[in-house]
Amino acid sequence: MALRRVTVSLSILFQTPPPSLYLTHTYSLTIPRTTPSLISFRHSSISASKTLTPSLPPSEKPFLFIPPGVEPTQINDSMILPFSNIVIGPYAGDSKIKDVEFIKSSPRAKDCPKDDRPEFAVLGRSNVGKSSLINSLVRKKELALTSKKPGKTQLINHFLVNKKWYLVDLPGYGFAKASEAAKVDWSSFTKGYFLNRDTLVSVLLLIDASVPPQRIDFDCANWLGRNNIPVTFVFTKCDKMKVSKGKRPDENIKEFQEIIKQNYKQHPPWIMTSSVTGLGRDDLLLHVSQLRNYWDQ
Ligand SMILES: Nc1nc2c(ncn2[C@@H]2O[C@H](COP(=O)(O)OP(=O)(O)OP(=O)(O)O)[C@@H](O)[C@H]2O)c(=O)[nH]1
Ligand SMILES: [Mg+2]
Repeated sequence: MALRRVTVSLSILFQTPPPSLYLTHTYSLTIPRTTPSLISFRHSSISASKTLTPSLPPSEKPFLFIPPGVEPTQINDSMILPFSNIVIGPYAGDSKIKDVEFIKSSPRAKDCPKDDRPEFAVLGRSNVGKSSLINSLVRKKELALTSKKPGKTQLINHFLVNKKWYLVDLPGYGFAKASEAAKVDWSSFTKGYFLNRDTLVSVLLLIDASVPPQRIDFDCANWLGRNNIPVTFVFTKCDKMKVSKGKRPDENIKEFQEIIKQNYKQHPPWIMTSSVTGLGRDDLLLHVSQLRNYWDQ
């Protein structure tokens, strides 16, 4: 059967938590030449575009992440990273990754590298995409081992970036289906690592945007908040667009934010990412650079 493919682009303004963003969704429309009644309509991609709002109304500013050195009254749209609530300030700097090396795997916090370099811990439910995000950030396919099966990462893995700072891959939490051997004792692990790691600049808490918000992620976010551990919400798998079943990533994210708003006085930074398309990669690194440079002072 002869097929003719037509591509249609739609621009949709989603009312995501501020800043409101335009997302361009591309749909491919396939029309069979002989039986036009068998037209198929499929979502094929999502691409980023800058916010089109000329300036943010003051009511939206409380939900932005405003870094040190920025006056709320100075903020304009060009300072906000796309697909995020993150304002970029004067501490943002060179965010290129020139080299990365695996340093060690540690079973407990006290076995972790002992030096003064700042670190960012990648945390989240098992299978959320922690190891994949690390590989995407450092542009190496198999630096951190990934798997479809939950429970792949079992130890605290330190990766040294540009000889200056660490990215830390952690075991996932909350996987009902994993074998006993693959489960981590989270109560002792969390106390040991998160509460005693003086060089921890921020947790990057990964949330799977392709599924509805999960109780266990709120519990984790709230535990970090109660213990004053800085956190950035990194939404993963934003490339997975489900048109026929379930909600879209931006809808799941909005739901997550609404609940988080009730528990945090100041909204933590958040950003949408995909390890498949690279969405948010450079922006997340820029955000990390401003946190790191401020910490380094
Ligand atoms: N579509 C899509 N799939 C992803 C993305 N990130 C990860 N995955 C897939 O999700 C699965 C789990 O990825 P991992 O990176 O191993 O997840 P993890 O959080 O490190 O898992 P544990 O180490 O078991 O806790 C793999 O099959 C990845 O290919 C993404 O951005 N988009
Ligand atoms: Mg992993």
